[in-house]
Amino acid sequence: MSRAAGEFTAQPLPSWRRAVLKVGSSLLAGFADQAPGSGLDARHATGLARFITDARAQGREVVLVSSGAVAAGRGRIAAGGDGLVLRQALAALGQASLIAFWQALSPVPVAQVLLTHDDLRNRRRYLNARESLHELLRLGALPVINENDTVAVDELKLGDNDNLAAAVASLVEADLLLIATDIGGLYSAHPQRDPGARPITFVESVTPDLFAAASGGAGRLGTGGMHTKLEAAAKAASAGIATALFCGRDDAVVQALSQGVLHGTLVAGHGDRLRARKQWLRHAPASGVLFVDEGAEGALHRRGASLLPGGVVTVEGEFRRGDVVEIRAAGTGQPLARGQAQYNAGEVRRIARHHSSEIEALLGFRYGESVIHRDDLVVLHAGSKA
Ligand SMILES: Nc1ncnc2c1ncn2[C@@H]1O[C@H](COP(=O)(O)OP(=O)(O)O)[C@@H](O)[C@H]1O
Ligand SMILES: N[C@@H](CCC(=O)OP(=O)(O)O)C(=O)O
Repeated sequence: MSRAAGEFTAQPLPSWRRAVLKVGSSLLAGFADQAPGSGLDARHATGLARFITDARAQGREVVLVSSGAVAAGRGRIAAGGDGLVLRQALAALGQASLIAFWQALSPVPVAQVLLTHDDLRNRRRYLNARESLHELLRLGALPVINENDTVAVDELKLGDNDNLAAAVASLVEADLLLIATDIGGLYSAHPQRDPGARPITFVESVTPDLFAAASGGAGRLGTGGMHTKLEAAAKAASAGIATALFCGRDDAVVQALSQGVLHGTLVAGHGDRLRARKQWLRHAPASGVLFVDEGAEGALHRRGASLLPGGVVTVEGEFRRGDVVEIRAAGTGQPLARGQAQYNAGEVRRIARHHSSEIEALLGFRYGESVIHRDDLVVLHAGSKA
């Protein structure tokens, strides 16, 4: 039995400036009337691509996380079965078609980004991915992300694109995670198996009984069903990001999103995104200490400025780019702030006391003008613990 998106009453979509939109295989392939072996089908993707274009026209940014490589691969080569290695091969066969598919629907250049769990766990690669994505957005491109299926197995794998989308939402500091799927939203039980299943329009926090309701498994093409969508929503929520689950097969639902109206399930974010990140910075273990002069101390405290190399007097410990470090006053040793270093300890030693314009000459490269960017920094006020 099919359940209509109309069961989900309209509610305002939280205001957003940057969103991650996740589109599942169920929206791109596997329709009953689709020609066998035809790969991807644009019937629903067209509306989703229009939503992205409308959002851009409204001055917003969208990062797309798209499944469908395996389905596209099946359209290119006749292969039965569903083993892991076969799926990896099919993903490799289909990935280029998947990108070409989105490019055909997008007025702006699309950029392929393939990620694994390992890339996001490794701080240096995490920062590199973050910077590349920010640069792509700045250039006006549409990043289209998928898991790098050919290399990702077991512990390397995020496992499903719902969880990948949540990780990407944190990575690019999105305000909203949009998950388009083939059903109206979250139901209190498996909607195709339990006629008594009720639509759930708002979730304040993701609880174990919600996971139990969503444990019924995925559709024919999908990987994780509602369970992984809830996992993703819970991860996004803990980073302060709200998640909207909606039916990407319903054109009216997709169009309403552009008007700021959601017919689907909204999972609230906990607190605000920036607060969640600053909270993390406050408590993450520090790998080193930067002692700074009074000029830098004043700039951090009065203006919430970035920490520039000129203000760094000495460096204690060994840390890598992306590690959390403590900032202390060189004179008194008092903890002033904590943040994620843009350069490793050896590099900071070399650029300390120098003007930002000299970084490139000193190191032969440059990640940015600051040692710690103000977005990656939390100032500790007198009396707060380091
Ligand atoms: N409680 C639930 N509410 C909504 N859908 C559920 C629930 N439990 C299981 N599902 C299944 O999850 C499917 C969506 O997940 P999935 O097939 O993985 O799609 P996608 O390809 O979009 O990721 C639905 O079509 C439905 O069959
Ligand atoms: N990386 C795989 C998709 C894995 C996945 O999570 O699929 P889905 O549940 O449809 O979002 C592919 O591109 O086919």
